[in-house]
Amino acid sequence: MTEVTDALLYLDGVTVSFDGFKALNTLSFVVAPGEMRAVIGPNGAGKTTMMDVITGKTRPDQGTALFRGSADLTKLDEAEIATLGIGRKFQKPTVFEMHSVTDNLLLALKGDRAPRRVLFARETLSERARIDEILETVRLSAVRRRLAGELSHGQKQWLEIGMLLAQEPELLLVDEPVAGMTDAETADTADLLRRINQTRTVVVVEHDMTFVRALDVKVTVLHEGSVLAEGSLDHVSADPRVVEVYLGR
Ligand SMILES: Nc1ncnc2c1ncn2[C@@H]1O[C@H](COP(=O)(O)OP(=O)(O)OP(=O)(O)O)[C@@H](O)[C@H]1O
Repeated sequence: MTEVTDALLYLDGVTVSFDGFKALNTLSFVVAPGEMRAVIGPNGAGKTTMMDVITGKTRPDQGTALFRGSADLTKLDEAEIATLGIGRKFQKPTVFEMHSVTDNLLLALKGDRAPRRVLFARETLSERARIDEILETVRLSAVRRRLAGELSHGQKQWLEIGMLLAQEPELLLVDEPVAGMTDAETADTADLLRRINQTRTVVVVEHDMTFVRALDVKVTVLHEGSVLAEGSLDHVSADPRVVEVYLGR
């Protein structure tokens, strides 16, 4: 199929209704290859529903959703979309608490959720090199042998981001990564996403404005299932409609 857009992610006219209520209402959202985009908006604005459409969890009633200009996300299932190169990190970390940091990454590399089978086989040299690289990226090298259950909340979130990186996604969707983090962890997470963004495209949903400012990227404000404003954080913050529905609250 020929590419109809240069965008990595292209949503246009996407509508999702739940019993007549439009969680997304003719939403347009376009992300260029290599971009990092922050998505903000009040509770119920449709942020999660948008992520669900991108990952194939929710089917839109109407609209276009393309990845790399040709893959129709409305026709693929969640596993196919993950294989295409879209990875998602949910808000709550779901690491294997009883396994070490390294073993969690090994499990993610193998793409196998059966710890006994994977860990019995141990890792190959190339897997070990890749694990070292990911540990470096997510700054967990010093705690690599610790059980994941012993990590701080922030470290668990970084481990889970590392597990996502193991799958080599071209596009990472990250849902409220800094909720519950300390200020220092929040600043480190902004640095981490900026490092990741050097080689991958990132869409991050977050309510924490200090974090969004630290990312220093284009911001999309969702409201009632549509884009209310888009641009730099300073630009959208100066928009009276954004202040009224979100920032002023
Ligand atoms: N499965 C569902 N059935 C019915 N209504 C739903 C369903 N999923 C979402 N909604 C509604 O759709 C609207 C958008 O929800 P969504 O979770 O996408 O918003 P959000 O921007 O992610 O909010 P939050 O910041 O609270 O996570 C909400 O009013 C929600 O109640």
